[in-house]
This record gives sequence, structure tokens and C-alpha cells, in this order.
Amino acid sequence: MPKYAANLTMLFQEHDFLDRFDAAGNAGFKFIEYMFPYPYDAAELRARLDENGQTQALFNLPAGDWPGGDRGIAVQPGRQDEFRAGVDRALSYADVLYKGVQGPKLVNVLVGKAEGDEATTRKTVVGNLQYAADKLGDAGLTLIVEPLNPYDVPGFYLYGTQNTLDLLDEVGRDNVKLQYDFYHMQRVEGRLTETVRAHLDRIAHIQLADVPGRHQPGTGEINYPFLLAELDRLGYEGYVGLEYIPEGRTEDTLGWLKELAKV
Ligand SMILES: O=C(O)[C@@H](O)C(=O)CO
Ligand SMILES: [Mg+2]
Repeated sequence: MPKYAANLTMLFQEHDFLDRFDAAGNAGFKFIEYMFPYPYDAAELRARLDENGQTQALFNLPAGDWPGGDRGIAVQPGRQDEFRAGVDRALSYADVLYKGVQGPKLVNVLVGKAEGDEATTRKTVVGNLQYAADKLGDAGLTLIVEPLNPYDVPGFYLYGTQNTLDLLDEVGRDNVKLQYDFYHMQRVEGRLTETVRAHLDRIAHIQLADVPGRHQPGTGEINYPFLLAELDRLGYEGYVGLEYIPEGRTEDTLGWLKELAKV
């Protein structure tokens, strides 16, 4: 049975960020993910989790100047020092957020928008991901790599499942896996069921939202009752992060989940 995680970057935005842990707890969520812990004190975040009996499921490596348009910097030659400093920063948060956690301890990387020639870009991203994988591996962590879609993030380096798996092959580290976001992959290539059937062994985290609009399941074209039951049939026991823009109050968008599983 997948473990459903509330993504606090997107859900419960009716509340200030630190109050979203309580809101998610009141809605029954025991697993929590969000993009960036860095504006907050790690101990404060951990206290919010603990007060609600929640486990951290995922957070991202620092991704450069987000308001300025960066979506990660791993592909950018000349920013390796900044990338490496970001790995250290993520490790210091992982130390607190994942302390005592028995399940998967995941850190997501967005590789960024490519700017230079392909050979230099490739060498840079492979080297950076190997560096991150080795440092995270020493701490018992898994690095996951997330392809996005070109409509939301033009210029991003990684769009498809196979491109990403090829990159992971080149990185060649056992603790580097695919993060498969149904929303992005539906927009890029479809074939959601076939892809999870073929590559479940390389997928360490899944996220969901419907298409179009990136809202809750049931608002668009993806057959989530079938897809989520399929994950169960395949024996997927990892996380499924609810990373959608609620259409309505967050609490009122969870009916589909109550139908499917206990959160
Ligand atoms: O899908 C997403 O947008 C996120 O998972 C993320 O980390 C970056 O945009
Ligand atoms: Mg995602």
C-alpha cells in the first residue's frame, strides 16, 4: 500500500507554512513533504512533525535563485561550488528531519535549466549528481531526480522518463533513483501505467496532481482510481506525495483519498 504524503508547499495554503503541519495532521496525514525547509529552523520543523506524530517523506536540495527563475543548478558549469554548498545544507537538515526515521530518507534534486553546450552540461550534471549521491549515501540517504514538463518549466534539462533513466545510468550510483511525478509525465509523454509497470524498481518516490490545471484527482483526465490501485497491485510501498493546487479548500479536496485509502 502506498503511503500518502501531504505536500505542504502546495496543500493547506490557507495556513502559514508552519501551521500546515497541524492542518495536515487534523486531516489525518502522517507523512509530510515540501520543497524547501531552508527558510525555517530545522529543529522547529522537526518539532512540528513530532507534535503531529508525522514523518518527513521528502524535501529538495537548494535550487538556486527560485524567484529569479532557477529550477536547480546541477546542470550549470561554474556553479559547482554553490551546488556542493547546497548538498551540505541539505545534509544538515536531513540530520534533524530524518533522525530516527526507519523508512526511505529521500532528497529530491531539480537539475535546472541548461545554458551551455550539451557536452559541458552533461559532464557538469553527471559530476554534480555523483558528488551529491556520494555525500548523501554516506548519511544513508537516497537522491531522487525529478523530470518536469516543458510547458510549466521551459528550458529545463530533464523532461522524460527515459532521458532521466539514461542520466541515472551515467551517474551510476545505487542510491540515485527516479522521482516520477504523474502530473509532469502525463503532460510530457503519458503511458503512466506502462511506465510504472516497467520501471517501478527504479522509482523511489511518486507525486500526483491531475491534468489540466494541476488540481486534485478527479478534476481532469487521469484515471487515478485505476492508477493508484495499480500501484497497490504492483506492490509499491513508497510514498505518493499529494502535490496539487487544491481547487477549493484543501480539506474539501481529499474525498478521493478517503475513498481509496486511509491517509
Ligand atoms: O513537481 C514539482 O514542481 C516539484 O516536485 C518540484 O520539486 C519542483 O518544481
Ligand atoms: Mg513534483
